[in-house]
Amino acid sequence: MTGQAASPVPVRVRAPGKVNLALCVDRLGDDGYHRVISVFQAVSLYEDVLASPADELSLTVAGLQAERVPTDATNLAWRAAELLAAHAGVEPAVALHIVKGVPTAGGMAGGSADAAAALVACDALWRTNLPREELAELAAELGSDVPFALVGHTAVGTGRGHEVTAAMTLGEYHWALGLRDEGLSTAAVYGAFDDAGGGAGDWDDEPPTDLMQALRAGDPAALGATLRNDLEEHAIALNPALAEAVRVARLAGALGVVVSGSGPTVAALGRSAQHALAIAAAMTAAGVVDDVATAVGGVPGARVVGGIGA
Ligand SMILES: C[C@](O)(CO)[C@H](O)COP(=O)(O)OP(=O)(O)OC[C@H]1O[C@@H](n2ccc(N)nc2=O)[C@H](O)[C@@H]1O
Ligand SMILES: Nc1ncnc2c1ncn2[C@@H]1O[C@H](COP(=O)(O)OP(=O)(O)OP(=O)(O)O)[C@@H](O)[C@H]1O
Repeated sequence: MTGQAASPVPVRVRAPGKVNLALCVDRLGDDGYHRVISVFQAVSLYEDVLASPADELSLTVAGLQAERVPTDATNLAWRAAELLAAHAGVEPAVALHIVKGVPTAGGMAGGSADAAAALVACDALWRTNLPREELAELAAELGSDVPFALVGHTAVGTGRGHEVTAAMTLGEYHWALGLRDEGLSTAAVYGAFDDAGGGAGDWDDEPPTDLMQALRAGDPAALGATLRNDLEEHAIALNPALAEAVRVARLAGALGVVVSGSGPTVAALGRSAQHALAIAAAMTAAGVVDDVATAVGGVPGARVVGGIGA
C-alpha cells in the first residue's frame, strides 16, 4: 500500500437495483455494443457490500440467490476492487462481503450495484478519496449499468447507457416485481434483438418526451402509459412465460407493465404501495412468477451506510 494507511474500520456501502423506464436501442455498433437511450430508476431492492481490512482480496456472498453468484475474480465487485487498486496505485487488500437483495441475472443490475458499492467502499477503506467523476469512469469500464448505480434516483443513460445525467422527477413510484428463478443473459437478449433486425428505425437521440414529462409532473398514470423497452419482445421470445406475468399484472390494474432491461424481471407500476402489493399478490396467486417483491423508486445510488463516512 502506498500513500495514506488504510482505515482499520470496515465500511458498509448500500447500492440499489434498477428498472428501465425506457430502453430505446439503436443498432449494434463497431465496438460490439448498442447505442441506447435508457431511462433508469433506482428502486429499493439493495445490495450491501461490506469492505473490511485484510492482507489480500477475498469475497463472500450471502442473501438472495447467493448460490448463483461467483465468488472469484469474475465477480464484478472483485473486479471493481482490483480496478480501483490498480488505478490508485494501492494494494487490493480487502475482504468483501456482499449481501444480495437484487435478483441475479434479473435485468435489475444487481452485479452492477455490487461493483458500484465495492468502488465506493474500497475508496473509503483505502482512503484513496477519488472524485466521483473518476469513480464514474472506472464504473463505466466495469459495465454499462455500473455508472448509474453510483448515481441512483432517476437518470438518463446514453452511449452504451454509461453516460448518466440526472433527470428531474417528482414523487415516488411503487413497483410490483415479478421474479424468475432462471435468469436471462444480457448478451443473448441483445443478440436476439440483432437477429430480428432490431434498431432499423424508430430511433430518436432524445429520451421519450412524454415519459420525461410524466416524470417531471410526478404522474404515475402518465408514466405507466409511456413505459418502453425495445428488448422486451426478445426477452419474451427467449422466455415465453414472461408474457403471462405481464398479462396478469395488467389485469390487476397496473398503470403500466414492462420487462426490466434484458429481463426476466417484470416490473408493474402500481397507483400506491398498497396497489403494488395487490399486483404482486395477483402474480403469485396466478402462479406466473417464481417470486415477487415490491419496491419504491427512485432511491439514492451507492452510499456509505456504516463504518467510516456513515
Ligand atoms: C440491458 C441493460 O441492463 C439496460 O440497462 C444494459 O444495457 C446492460 O448493461 P450491463 O449488464 O452492464 O452490460 P455490459 O456488461 O456492459 O455488457 C454485457 C453485454 O451486453 C451487450 N450490450 C450491453 C450494453 C449495450 N449498450 N449494448 C450491448 O450490446 C453486449 O453484448 C455486452 O457484451
Ligand atoms: N456481484 C455479482 N452479482 C451477481 N452476478 C454476478 C456478480 N458478478 C458477476 N456476476 C455474473 O453476472 C451475471 C449477471 O448478473 P447480474 O445480476 O448483474 O445481471 P443483470 O441484473 O441481468 O444485469 P443487467 O441488468 O445489468 O444486465 C450473473 O449470472 C453472474 O454470473
